[in-house]
Parts: sequence; C-alpha cells; structure tokens
Amino acid sequence: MASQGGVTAQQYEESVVIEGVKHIVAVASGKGGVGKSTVTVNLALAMAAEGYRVGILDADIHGPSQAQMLGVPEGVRPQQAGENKFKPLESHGVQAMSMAFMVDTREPMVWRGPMVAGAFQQLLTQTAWQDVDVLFIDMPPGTGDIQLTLAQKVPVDGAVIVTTPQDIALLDARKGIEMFRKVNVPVLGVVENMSLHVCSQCGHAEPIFGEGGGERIAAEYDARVLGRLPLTLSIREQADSGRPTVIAEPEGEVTGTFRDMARQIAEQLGEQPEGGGPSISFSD
Ligand SMILES: Nc1ncnc2c1ncn2[C@@H]1O[C@H](COP(=O)(O)OP(=O)(O)OP(=O)(O)O)[C@@H](O)[C@H]1O
Repeated sequence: MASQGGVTAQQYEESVVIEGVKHIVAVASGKGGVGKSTVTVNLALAMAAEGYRVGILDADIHGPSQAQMLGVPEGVRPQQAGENKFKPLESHGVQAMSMAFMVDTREPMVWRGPMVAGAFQQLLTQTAWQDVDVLFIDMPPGTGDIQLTLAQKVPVDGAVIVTTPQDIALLDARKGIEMFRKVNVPVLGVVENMSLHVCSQCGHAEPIFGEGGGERIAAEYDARVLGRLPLTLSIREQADSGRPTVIAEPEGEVTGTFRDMARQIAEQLGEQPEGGGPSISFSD
C-alpha cells in the first residue's frame, strides 16, 4: 500500500489509492532533455539492486522512452489481470508500465490535455503492481496537466528533481521544485546530470554545462544534492540499447553513484532492505 504521504487533507479526499505500491517517488525536471528518463531507469534499477521491489511508471504519454531504455521490444503488450487491470511488464527485475506498451509509438499522439491526463490516470489506477516497495514515476517535463493531476491526485511520497548545471535548466528546475512544494510533496533531492564531460578517447574531463548548479539550487531550497553524473558516451549508448549503465556496468563508478542515490532515497522514505536480495518484500 502507498503510504499516502505528501498531500493535504483536502487533496487526499480526492486522491487515488494505488494498490500494490508502498511508496511513490516522482522524478521530474522543469526542462526537457536533461536526462530525467535516463536517471529514472538507472535509479530504479539501482534501487532493485539494493534489495527493493521496484516499479517504473512512464508518465510521458506523448514521448514515452522507458520501453526502449528497458529493452522491451516494440509491440510487446501487457497481459490483462482480472476485469479491468493490466499486469506490468517485467524487465531487468523491475515492473514497468508505459503508454508505449499500449499504442504504436511510431504514430504521433495528437491528444488534448484532458485526454492525456485521463490516459495517465488510467495507467496509474489500472496497473496491477505486485508488492512494489518503491514506484518511480518518470514525469514528462514541465508543469502541465499531467504534473498537476499527479501532484493533486496521487499520494506522492517525494520528488527527485533532475537538472543540468547550466542556468536555463536550473531556472526550470526551480519551477518544478516549487510546484511540488505547493502541494506539500517533499523534495528528496536534486540530481545534477551531465555535470562533467569525460572524453571517451583521452579521459579529459570538462564541465561543459557549468559547475555547481545543482548545489546552488539545493542550498536555495534547503534540499540535498543526491549525486552528480558525468556526460559520457556509455551512459547514452547503454540507455538507448535497453541495458542501462546499472545493468551494463554493475561495478562501475556511475552505478556506484546511482546506488548511493538509491540508498539516500530509501533512507528518506524510511525503508531498509531485509537481507539485501532483490526478491525481498515488505509488509506495513
Ligand atoms: N549523463 C549522460 N551522459 C550522456 N548522455 C546522456 C546522459 N543523460 C542523458 N543522456 C542522453 O540524453 C538524451 C536525453 O535523455 P533523456 O531522454 O533521459 O532526457 P529526458 O529529460 O527524460 O527527456 P524528455 O524531456 O524527452 O523526457 C538521451 O539520448 C540520453 O541517452
């Protein structure tokens, strides 16, 4: 069961209960293309490696990318569970649901706001999650319908904000943080992505998107920086090929950073893995 954290009493009355899920963490960014989906999938896989049962809900209705990042081939559809639910698909040991599992992603989706919000709510309420400890929601960028529906109706326990270090991304990240604050969803931390470019040829490291941005924004909002990730060819290639870095390089430095971030999130959610195996389940 979700712990129903974060929403006000009034919102709670209208909020949906998501069965089979204990905690919900929204991964958001104000700006597109900062690596939110890449961070979500790796964070989720790192959390699973830490011994939790994990789910990913791809809330990007227009441009879902989790299917590709999880290596789920085009055309694979979820099975029905009971009258009106779908079983999430499983990949690399995590449960996942995405609009990409329901429609042909090669066709553009020309939907208006209320339809998008409706589709999102359906994904949320009609997925038969199996004893998930932490459900990560990969939010679409911005502060539109989906974000508002989520913030108002879903008992989100906390938000993770992904940003790159340069000013324009930070400006948008601020909007994201403020939106979650307004609806009393705690910000669990900021992930600074692409904070240093490491050349795959010579190993030279250069801060092409600036330095220290995540830290500034975290200090301003009294939040913590969960971690910093480099801009590397391998992070992109691995995510695009369906074997994200945490799977492709389980002993690598980047994986270490993701696992450290996962531990900090678990700690803030008040969770502890029992025994450390990936198939451990928790009871309230
Ligand atoms: N640290 C990184 N190093 C190298 N490439 C990265 C890194 N983070 C993300 N990318 C790449 O940048 C591109 C955009 O990343 P991603 O799709 O995760 O961003 P997003 O913020 O979720 O985008 P959108 O706004 O479309 O939802 C992808 O091709 C991804 O592989």
